[in-house]
Amino acid sequence: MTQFLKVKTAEEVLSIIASLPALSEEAADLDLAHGRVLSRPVEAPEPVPHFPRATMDGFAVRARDTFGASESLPALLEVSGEVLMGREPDVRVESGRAAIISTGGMLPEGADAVVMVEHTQPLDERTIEVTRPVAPGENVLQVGDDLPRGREALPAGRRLRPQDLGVLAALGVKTVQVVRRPRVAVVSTGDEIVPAETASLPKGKVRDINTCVVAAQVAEAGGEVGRRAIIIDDLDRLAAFCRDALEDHDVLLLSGGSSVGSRDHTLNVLDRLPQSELLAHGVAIRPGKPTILARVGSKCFWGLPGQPASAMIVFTAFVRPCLERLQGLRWDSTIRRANVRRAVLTTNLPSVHGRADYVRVALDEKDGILLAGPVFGKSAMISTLSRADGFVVVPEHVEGFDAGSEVDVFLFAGG
Ligand SMILES: Nc1nc2c(c(=O)[nH]1)N[C@H]1C(S)=C(S)[C@@H](COP(=O)(O)OP(=O)(O)OC[C@H]3O[C@@H](n4cnc5c(N)ncnc54)[C@H](O)[C@@H]3O)O[C@H]1N2
Ligand code: MOO
Repeated sequence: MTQFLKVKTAEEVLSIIASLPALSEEAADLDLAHGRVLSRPVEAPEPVPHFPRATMDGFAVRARDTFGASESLPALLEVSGEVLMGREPDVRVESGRAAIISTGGMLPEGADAVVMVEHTQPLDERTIEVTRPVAPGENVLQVGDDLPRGREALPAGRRLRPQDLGVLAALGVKTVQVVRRPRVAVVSTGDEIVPAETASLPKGKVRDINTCVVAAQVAEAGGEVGRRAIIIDDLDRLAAFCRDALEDHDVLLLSGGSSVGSRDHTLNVLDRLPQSELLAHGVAIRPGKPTILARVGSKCFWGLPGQPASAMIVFTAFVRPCLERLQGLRWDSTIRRANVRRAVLTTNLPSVHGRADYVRVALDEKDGILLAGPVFGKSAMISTLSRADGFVVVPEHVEGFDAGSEVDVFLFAGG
Protein backbone atom coordinates (compact mmCIF):
# COMPACT_ATOMS: atom_id res chain seq x y z
CA MET A 1 0.00 0.00 0.00
CA THR A 2 1.19 3.50 -0.75
CA GLN A 3 2.22 5.43 2.33
CA PHE A 4 2.95 9.08 2.95
CA LEU A 5 6.58 9.24 2.02
CA LYS A 6 8.16 12.40 3.30
CA VAL A 7 5.85 13.80 5.99
CA LYS A 8 7.15 17.16 7.13
CA THR A 9 6.20 19.59 9.86
CA ALA A 10 4.66 22.91 8.88
CA GLU A 11 7.91 24.67 9.85
CA GLU A 12 9.94 22.37 7.61
CA VAL A 13 7.66 23.14 4.67
CA LEU A 14 7.92 26.88 5.37
CA SER A 15 11.70 26.65 5.48
CA ILE A 16 11.75 24.92 2.08
CA ILE A 17 9.57 27.75 0.78
CA ALA A 18 11.85 30.38 2.33
CA SER A 19 14.76 29.00 0.30
CA LEU A 20 13.00 29.42 -3.06
CA PRO A 21 14.58 32.08 -5.26
CA ALA A 22 12.51 35.01 -6.44
CA LEU A 23 11.44 35.12 -10.10
CA SER A 24 13.13 37.47 -12.55
CA GLU A 25 12.46 41.20 -12.61
CA GLU A 26 10.65 43.39 -15.10
CA ALA A 27 9.75 47.05 -15.41
CA ALA A 28 6.31 48.29 -14.33
CA ASP A 29 4.81 51.68 -15.02
CA LEU A 30 3.58 53.58 -11.99
CA ASP A 31 -0.04 53.26 -13.16
CA LEU A 32 0.22 49.46 -13.14
CA ALA A 33 2.54 48.99 -10.19
CA HIS A 34 -0.05 48.66 -7.41
CA GLY A 35 0.41 45.32 -5.63
CA ARG A 36 3.68 44.54 -7.40
CA VAL A 37 6.82 43.75 -5.38
CA LEU A 38 9.94 45.88 -5.81
CA SER A 39 12.97 43.89 -6.91
CA ARG A 40 15.35 46.69 -5.89
CA PRO A 41 15.15 49.59 -3.52
CA VAL A 42 14.08 52.99 -4.80
CA GLU A 43 16.36 55.85 -3.77
CA ALA A 44 15.14 59.41 -3.85
CA PRO A 45 16.65 60.99 -6.99
CA GLU A 46 15.68 64.42 -5.65
CA PRO A 47 14.62 65.80 -2.29
CA VAL A 48 10.93 66.06 -1.36
CA PRO A 49 9.94 68.80 -1.01
CA HIS A 50 12.49 70.39 -3.27
CA PHE A 51 11.77 73.88 -1.96
CA PRO A 52 10.81 75.04 1.55
CA ARG A 53 7.01 74.84 1.79
CA ALA A 54 4.47 76.49 4.06
CA THR A 55 2.25 74.00 5.87
CA MET A 56 -0.31 76.62 6.96
CA ASP A 57 -2.10 79.59 5.44
CA GLY A 58 -0.75 82.82 6.92
CA PHE A 59 2.32 85.02 6.69
CA ALA A 60 5.94 84.18 5.96
CA VAL A 61 8.03 85.99 8.58
CA ARG A 62 11.38 86.11 10.31
CA ALA A 63 10.65 84.19 13.52
CA ARG A 64 12.75 86.52 15.62
CA ASP A 65 10.41 89.43 14.69
CA THR A 66 7.59 87.61 16.51
CA PHE A 67 9.45 86.68 19.72
CA GLY A 68 7.54 87.90 22.78
CA ALA A 69 4.39 88.73 20.78
CA SER A 70 1.10 88.30 22.65
CA GLU A 71 -2.56 89.38 22.50
CA SER A 72 -1.78 92.34 24.74
CA LEU A 73 1.53 93.21 23.08
CA PRO A 74 1.33 92.10 19.42
CA ALA A 75 4.28 92.37 17.03
CA LEU A 76 3.58 94.77 14.16
CA LEU A 77 4.76 93.64 10.71
CA GLU A 78 4.48 95.34 7.35
CA VAL A 79 3.01 93.16 4.58
CA SER A 80 5.41 93.56 1.69
CA GLY A 81 3.92 91.16 -0.85
CA GLU A 82 2.31 87.80 -1.57
CA VAL A 83 3.68 84.40 -2.54
CA LEU A 84 1.73 83.01 -5.50
CA MET A 85 1.07 79.26 -5.57
CA GLY A 86 3.19 77.32 -8.01
CA ARG A 87 5.64 80.20 -8.46
CA GLU A 88 9.00 81.08 -7.10
CA PRO A 89 8.37 84.12 -4.84
CA ASP A 90 9.42 87.49 -6.22
CA VAL A 91 9.34 88.98 -2.74
CA ARG A 92 12.04 88.91 -0.06
CA VAL A 93 11.08 89.17 3.60
CA GLU A 94 13.21 91.75 5.37
CA SER A 95 13.25 92.34 9.11
CA GLY A 96 9.92 93.75 10.30
CA ARG A 97 8.11 92.53 7.19
CA ALA A 98 5.80 89.65 6.26
CA ALA A 99 4.50 88.09 3.03
CA ILE A 100 1.09 86.51 2.52
CA ILE A 101 1.51 82.78 1.90
CA SER A 102 -0.85 79.82 1.38
CA THR A 103 -0.38 76.20 2.46
CA GLY A 104 2.08 74.63 0.04
CA GLY A 105 3.53 77.95 -1.11
CA MET A 106 7.30 78.43 -1.35
CA LEU A 107 8.86 80.21 1.58
CA PRO A 108 10.40 83.45 0.28
CA GLU A 109 14.00 84.35 0.93
CA GLY A 110 14.61 86.02 4.25
CA ALA A 111 11.67 84.26 5.95
CA ASP A 112 12.20 81.26 8.23
CA ALA A 113 8.70 80.57 9.60
CA VAL A 114 5.00 80.98 8.91
CA VAL A 115 2.52 82.60 11.30
CA MET A 116 -0.98 81.12 10.96
CA VAL A 117 -3.54 83.63 9.79
CA GLU A 118 -5.61 82.93 12.95
CA HIS A 119 -2.75 84.36 15.02
CA THR A 120 -2.78 87.68 13.21
CA GLN A 121 -5.17 90.52 12.61
CA PRO A 122 -5.02 93.31 10.09
CA LEU A 123 -4.26 96.69 11.58
CA ASP A 124 -4.53 98.61 8.33
CA GLU A 125 -4.07 97.87 4.58
CA ARG A 126 -0.33 97.19 4.91
CA THR A 127 0.17 96.18 8.53
CA ILE A 128 -0.69 93.08 10.58
CA GLU A 129 -0.55 92.37 14.29
CA VAL A 130 0.99 89.04 15.24
CA THR A 131 -0.46 87.81 18.52
CA ARG A 132 1.64 84.65 19.04
CA PRO A 133 5.33 84.05 18.47
CA VAL A 134 6.62 81.38 16.06
CA ALA A 135 9.90 79.49 16.32
CA PRO A 136 12.30 79.29 13.35
CA GLY A 137 11.08 76.53 11.03
CA GLU A 138 7.56 76.54 12.46
CA ASN A 139 4.82 75.69 9.92
CA VAL A 140 7.45 75.04 7.25
CA LEU A 141 8.56 71.80 5.56
CA GLN A 142 12.25 72.21 4.74
CA VAL A 143 13.93 70.86 1.61
CA GLY A 144 14.19 67.06 1.99
CA ASP A 145 12.19 66.93 5.25
CA ASP A 146 9.89 64.36 3.68
CA LEU A 147 12.60 62.48 1.73
CA PRO A 148 16.19 63.68 1.47
CA ARG A 149 17.99 63.14 -1.84
CA GLY A 150 19.67 59.71 -1.95
CA ARG A 151 17.63 58.25 0.93
CA GLU A 152 16.13 54.78 0.41
CA ALA A 153 12.51 55.72 -0.10
CA LEU A 154 11.19 52.17 -0.59
CA PRO A 155 12.97 48.88 0.18
CA ALA A 156 13.39 45.91 -2.13
CA GLY A 157 10.75 43.29 -1.33
CA ARG A 158 8.02 45.85 -0.62
CA ARG A 159 4.61 45.11 -2.10
CA LEU A 160 3.55 48.49 -3.41
CA ARG A 161 0.60 49.94 -1.52
CA PRO A 162 -1.30 53.07 -2.56
CA GLN A 163 0.84 55.24 -0.27
CA ASP A 164 4.03 53.76 -1.79
CA LEU A 165 2.79 54.77 -5.25
CA GLY A 166 2.38 58.24 -3.74
CA VAL A 167 6.07 58.26 -2.79
CA LEU A 168 7.02 57.26 -6.36
CA ALA A 169 4.74 59.97 -7.75
CA ALA A 170 6.28 62.59 -5.46
CA LEU A 171 9.74 61.57 -6.63
CA GLY A 172 8.79 61.60 -10.32
CA VAL A 173 9.68 57.90 -10.66
CA LYS A 174 7.61 56.71 -13.62
CA THR A 175 8.84 53.14 -13.89
CA VAL A 176 10.00 50.70 -11.21
CA GLN A 177 11.71 47.33 -11.33
CA VAL A 178 9.43 44.67 -9.89
CA VAL A 179 9.50 40.90 -9.64
CA ARG A 180 7.50 39.08 -12.26
CA ARG A 181 4.15 37.79 -11.05
CA PRO A 182 4.13 34.01 -10.73
CA ARG A 183 1.97 32.49 -13.42
CA VAL A 184 -0.09 29.73 -11.88
CA ALA A 185 -2.02 26.85 -13.45
CA VAL A 186 -4.95 25.56 -11.37
CA VAL A 187 -6.14 22.02 -11.91
CA SER A 188 -8.81 19.96 -10.17
CA THR A 189 -8.87 16.20 -10.60
CA GLY A 190 -11.48 13.59 -9.96
CA ASP A 191 -14.00 11.59 -11.97
CA GLU A 192 -16.70 13.08 -9.75
CA ILE A 193 -15.82 16.73 -10.42
CA VAL A 194 -17.97 18.63 -12.91
CA PRO A 195 -17.79 22.32 -13.87
CA ALA A 196 -19.27 24.71 -11.32
CA GLU A 197 -21.82 25.94 -13.84
CA THR A 198 -23.38 22.47 -14.18
CA ALA A 199 -27.10 23.11 -13.62
CA SER A 200 -28.46 19.68 -12.92
CA LEU A 201 -26.10 17.60 -10.84
CA PRO A 202 -26.15 13.82 -11.37
CA LYS A 203 -25.86 11.70 -8.20
CA GLY A 204 -22.25 11.01 -7.35
CA LYS A 205 -20.94 14.17 -9.01
CA VAL A 206 -19.92 17.38 -7.23
CA ARG A 207 -19.38 20.85 -8.63
CA ASP A 208 -15.79 22.01 -8.85
CA ILE A 209 -15.26 24.23 -5.81
CA ASN A 210 -11.47 24.19 -5.62
CA THR A 211 -10.66 25.75 -8.99
CA CYS A 212 -12.54 28.96 -8.29
CA VAL A 213 -11.47 29.19 -4.63
CA VAL A 214 -7.82 28.52 -5.37
CA ALA A 215 -7.77 30.79 -8.43
CA ALA A 216 -9.19 33.65 -6.35
CA GLN A 217 -6.58 32.96 -3.67
CA VAL A 218 -3.83 33.06 -6.30
CA ALA A 219 -5.02 36.47 -7.47
CA GLU A 220 -5.21 37.72 -3.86
CA ALA A 221 -1.63 36.58 -3.32
CA GLY A 222 -0.41 38.59 -6.32
CA GLY A 223 -0.16 35.66 -8.74
CA GLU A 224 -1.53 35.51 -12.24
CA VAL A 225 -3.93 32.65 -12.97
CA GLY A 226 -3.14 31.01 -16.26
CA ARG A 227 -4.70 27.73 -17.33
CA ARG A 228 -7.55 26.20 -15.33
CA ALA A 229 -8.82 22.72 -15.93
CA ILE A 230 -10.78 19.80 -14.54
CA ILE A 231 -9.15 16.48 -15.43
CA ILE A 232 -10.49 13.01 -14.76
CA ASP A 233 -8.54 10.47 -12.72
CA ASP A 234 -6.47 9.34 -15.66
CA LEU A 235 -2.76 9.27 -15.18
CA ASP A 236 -1.87 9.76 -18.86
CA ARG A 237 -4.11 12.79 -19.24
CA LEU A 238 -3.02 14.30 -15.95
CA ALA A 239 0.66 13.84 -16.68
CA ALA A 240 0.27 15.27 -20.20
CA PHE A 241 -1.57 18.31 -18.91
CA CYS A 242 0.95 18.96 -16.12
CA ARG A 243 3.96 18.59 -18.43
CA ASP A 244 2.40 21.02 -20.84
CA ALA A 245 1.31 23.53 -18.18
CA LEU A 246 4.72 23.56 -16.51
CA GLU A 247 6.25 24.78 -19.77
CA ASP A 248 4.70 28.22 -19.42
CA HIS A 249 3.66 28.48 -15.76
CA ASP A 250 5.85 28.99 -12.69
CA VAL A 251 3.57 27.07 -10.35
CA LEU A 252 1.11 24.25 -10.81
CA LEU A 253 -1.59 23.68 -8.22
CA LEU A 254 -3.27 20.32 -8.52
CA SER A 255 -6.07 19.61 -6.07
CA GLY A 256 -7.34 16.11 -5.37
CA GLY A 257 -5.50 12.87 -5.80
CA SER A 258 -2.78 13.76 -3.31
CA SER A 259 -3.70 11.10 -0.78
CA VAL A 260 -2.93 7.38 -0.83
CA GLY A 261 -6.01 5.88 -2.53
CA SER A 262 -5.85 3.78 -5.68
CA ARG A 263 -7.07 6.72 -7.75
CA ASP A 264 -4.72 9.26 -6.17
CA HIS A 265 -2.37 9.87 -9.06
CA THR A 266 -0.46 12.97 -8.08
CA LEU A 267 2.71 11.14 -7.06
CA ASN A 268 2.64 9.06 -10.24
CA VAL A 269 2.27 12.24 -12.27
CA LEU A 270 5.40 13.57 -10.63
CA ASP A 271 7.25 10.37 -11.50
CA ARG A 272 6.50 11.04 -15.13
CA LEU A 273 7.71 14.63 -15.11
CA PRO A 274 11.35 15.10 -16.04
CA GLN A 275 13.53 16.80 -13.41
CA SER A 276 10.94 16.39 -10.65
CA GLU A 277 12.06 16.25 -7.05
CA LEU A 278 9.61 15.38 -4.30
CA LEU A 279 10.17 17.70 -1.33
CA ALA A 280 7.22 16.74 0.86
CA HIS A 281 4.50 14.13 0.70
CA GLY A 282 2.32 14.74 3.71
CA VAL A 283 2.48 17.57 6.22
CA ALA A 284 1.85 17.02 9.91
CA ILE A 285 -1.19 19.29 10.01
CA ARG A 286 -4.93 18.78 10.16
CA PRO A 287 -6.68 19.36 7.87
CA GLY A 288 -4.23 19.18 5.02
CA LYS A 289 -2.09 16.14 5.70
CA PRO A 290 -2.21 14.91 2.06
CA THR A 291 -0.20 17.85 0.74
CA ILE A 292 2.56 17.37 -1.83
CA LEU A 293 5.33 19.80 -2.63
CA ALA A 294 7.79 19.18 -5.45
CA ARG A 295 10.16 21.06 -7.68
CA VAL A 296 9.99 20.32 -11.38
CA GLY A 297 13.11 21.96 -12.76
CA SER A 298 12.75 25.56 -11.61
CA LYS A 299 8.96 25.27 -11.23
CA CYS A 300 6.89 24.57 -8.11
CA PHE A 301 4.37 21.79 -8.05
CA TRP A 302 1.78 21.61 -5.27
CA GLY A 303 -0.59 18.72 -4.76
CA LEU A 304 -3.39 20.06 -2.59
CA PRO A 305 -5.82 17.87 -0.71
CA GLY A 306 -9.12 17.57 -2.56
CA GLN A 307 -11.35 18.50 0.39
CA PRO A 308 -12.22 22.15 -0.18
CA ALA A 309 -11.52 23.30 3.39
CA SER A 310 -8.19 21.49 3.41
CA ALA A 311 -7.20 22.94 0.03
CA MET A 312 -7.97 26.47 1.15
CA ILE A 313 -6.16 26.14 4.45
CA VAL A 314 -3.11 24.57 2.81
CA PHE A 315 -3.12 27.42 0.32
CA THR A 316 -3.26 30.03 3.08
CA ALA A 317 -0.61 28.33 5.19
CA PHE A 318 1.88 27.34 2.46
CA VAL A 319 1.00 28.22 -1.14
CA ARG A 320 0.44 31.88 -0.36
CA PRO A 321 3.87 32.18 1.32
CA CYS A 322 5.31 30.30 -1.67
CA LEU A 323 3.81 32.81 -4.13
CA GLU A 324 5.00 35.67 -1.93
CA ARG A 325 8.49 34.23 -1.87
CA LEU A 326 8.54 33.84 -5.67
CA GLN A 327 7.55 37.50 -5.88
CA GLY A 328 10.51 38.39 -3.66
CA LEU A 329 8.29 39.69 -0.88
CA ARG A 330 10.26 40.49 2.22
CA TRP A 331 9.60 37.86 4.87
CA ASP A 332 9.63 40.26 7.64
CA SER A 333 7.72 39.35 10.75
CA THR A 334 5.74 42.60 10.72
CA ILE A 335 4.37 41.77 7.28
CA ARG A 336 3.57 38.21 8.25
CA ARG A 337 1.83 39.39 11.38
CA ALA A 338 -0.32 41.95 9.55
CA ASN A 339 -2.98 39.30 9.00
CA VAL A 340 -3.01 38.16 12.61
CA ARG A 341 -5.50 39.27 15.28
CA ARG A 342 -5.34 38.41 18.98
CA ALA A 343 -8.65 37.04 20.24
CA VAL A 344 -10.04 35.19 23.25
CA LEU A 345 -11.18 31.61 22.70
CA THR A 346 -14.81 30.91 23.52
CA THR A 347 -14.38 27.10 23.79
CA ASN A 348 -11.67 24.59 24.65
CA LEU A 349 -9.66 23.50 21.60
CA PRO A 350 -8.38 20.00 22.22
CA SER A 351 -5.63 18.68 19.97
CA VAL A 352 -3.26 15.74 19.79
CA HIS A 353 0.51 15.56 19.90
CA GLY A 354 2.37 15.03 16.67
CA ARG A 355 0.44 17.28 14.30
CA ALA A 356 -0.60 20.91 14.18
CA ASP A 357 -4.33 21.60 14.13
CA TYR A 358 -5.59 24.44 11.95
CA VAL A 359 -8.94 25.22 13.51
CA ARG A 360 -11.37 27.44 11.60
CA VAL A 361 -12.77 30.22 13.78
CA ALA A 362 -15.32 33.01 13.45
CA LEU A 363 -14.65 36.34 15.16
CA ASP A 364 -17.16 38.26 17.21
CA GLU A 365 -16.86 41.29 19.46
CA LYS A 366 -18.47 41.48 22.88
CA ASP A 367 -17.94 44.27 25.42
CA GLY A 368 -14.95 45.47 23.44
CA ILE A 369 -13.26 42.04 23.52
CA LEU A 370 -12.55 40.13 20.31
CA LEU A 371 -13.76 36.55 20.62
CA ALA A 372 -12.81 33.56 18.47
CA GLY A 373 -15.33 30.73 18.28
CA PRO A 374 -14.43 27.50 16.47
CA VAL A 375 -16.44 26.61 13.36
CA PHE A 376 -16.65 22.87 13.61
CA GLY A 377 -17.29 20.64 10.63
CA LYS A 378 -15.56 18.23 8.31
CA SER A 379 -13.08 19.50 5.74
CA ALA A 380 -15.50 18.46 2.99
CA MET A 381 -17.81 21.30 4.11
CA ILE A 382 -17.20 24.52 2.19
CA SER A 383 -19.73 26.44 4.32
CA THR A 384 -17.41 26.10 7.31
CA LEU A 385 -14.92 28.31 5.50
CA SER A 386 -17.43 30.87 4.50
CA ARG A 387 -18.56 31.19 8.13
CA ALA A 388 -14.95 31.44 9.33
CA ASP A 389 -12.78 34.57 9.43
CA GLY A 390 -9.52 32.70 9.80
CA PHE A 391 -7.89 29.91 11.74
CA VAL A 392 -6.07 29.26 14.98
CA VAL A 393 -3.03 27.01 14.90
CA VAL A 394 -2.61 24.58 17.77
CA PRO A 395 1.06 23.65 17.34
CA GLU A 396 2.32 20.11 17.05
CA HIS A 397 3.53 19.73 20.62
CA VAL A 398 0.66 21.53 22.35
CA GLU A 399 -2.31 19.58 23.68
CA GLY A 400 -4.87 22.24 22.90
CA PHE A 401 -5.91 25.64 24.27
CA ASP A 402 -8.38 26.32 27.07
CA ALA A 403 -11.48 28.47 26.72
CA GLY A 404 -10.61 32.03 27.81
CA SER A 405 -7.02 31.88 26.58
CA GLU A 406 -5.72 34.49 24.14
CA VAL A 407 -4.76 33.10 20.74
CA ASP A 408 -3.50 34.36 17.37
CA VAL A 409 -6.10 34.22 14.63
CA PHE A 410 -4.61 34.05 11.12
CA LEU A 411 -7.13 35.87 8.98
CA PHE A 412 -8.12 34.72 5.54
CA ALA A 413 -7.28 37.51 3.12
CA GLY A 414 -10.04 39.67 1.69
CA GLY A 415 -12.12 39.67 4.87
N1 LIG B 1 -6.88 5.99 3.84
C1 LIG B 1 -6.79 7.31 3.88
N2 LIG B 1 -7.73 8.01 3.25
C2 LIG B 1 -7.67 9.35 3.29
C3 LIG B 1 -6.64 10.01 3.99
C4 LIG B 1 -5.64 9.23 4.61
O1 LIG B 1 -4.70 9.76 5.24
N3 LIG B 1 -5.75 7.88 4.51
N4 LIG B 1 -6.66 11.36 4.04
C5 LIG B 1 -7.98 11.96 3.94
C6 LIG B 1 -7.88 13.39 3.86
S1 LIG B 1 -7.43 14.11 5.31
C7 LIG B 1 -8.17 14.10 2.75
S2 LIG B 1 -8.11 15.81 2.78
C8 LIG B 1 -8.51 13.46 1.51
C9 LIG B 1 -7.65 14.10 0.42
O2 LIG B 1 -7.56 13.25 -0.62
P1 LIG B 1 -7.08 13.70 -2.04
O3 LIG B 1 -6.22 14.90 -1.98
O4 LIG B 1 -6.52 12.50 -2.68
O5 LIG B 1 -8.40 14.20 -2.72
P2 LIG B 1 -9.57 13.35 -3.40
O6 LIG B 1 -9.63 12.00 -2.83
O7 LIG B 1 -9.45 13.51 -4.85
O8 LIG B 1 -10.80 14.19 -2.90
C10 LIG B 1 -11.17 14.29 -1.54
C11 LIG B 1 -12.59 14.83 -1.46
O9 LIG B 1 -12.62 16.17 -1.96
C12 LIG B 1 -13.56 16.29 -3.03
N5 LIG B 1 -13.01 17.19 -4.05
C13 LIG B 1 -11.86 16.96 -4.72
N6 LIG B 1 -11.65 17.97 -5.60
C14 LIG B 1 -12.69 18.81 -5.47
C15 LIG B 1 -13.06 20.00 -6.13
N7 LIG B 1 -12.28 20.55 -7.08
N8 LIG B 1 -14.19 20.62 -5.76
C16 LIG B 1 -14.99 20.07 -4.80
N9 LIG B 1 -14.69 18.97 -4.13
C17 LIG B 1 -13.57 18.31 -4.47
C18 LIG B 1 -13.70 14.91 -3.57
O10 LIG B 1 -14.92 14.73 -4.21
C19 LIG B 1 -13.55 14.07 -2.32
O11 LIG B 1 -14.80 14.01 -1.65
O12 LIG B 1 -8.29 12.09 1.56
C20 LIG B 1 -8.78 11.45 2.75
N10 LIG B 1 -8.66 10.05 2.62
O1 MOO C 1 -6.40 16.96 5.13
MO1 MOO C 1 -7.83 16.20 5.34
O2 MOO C 1 -7.71 17.61 4.79
O3 MOO C 1 -7.55 16.33 7.13
O4 MOO C 1 -9.49 16.58 5.56
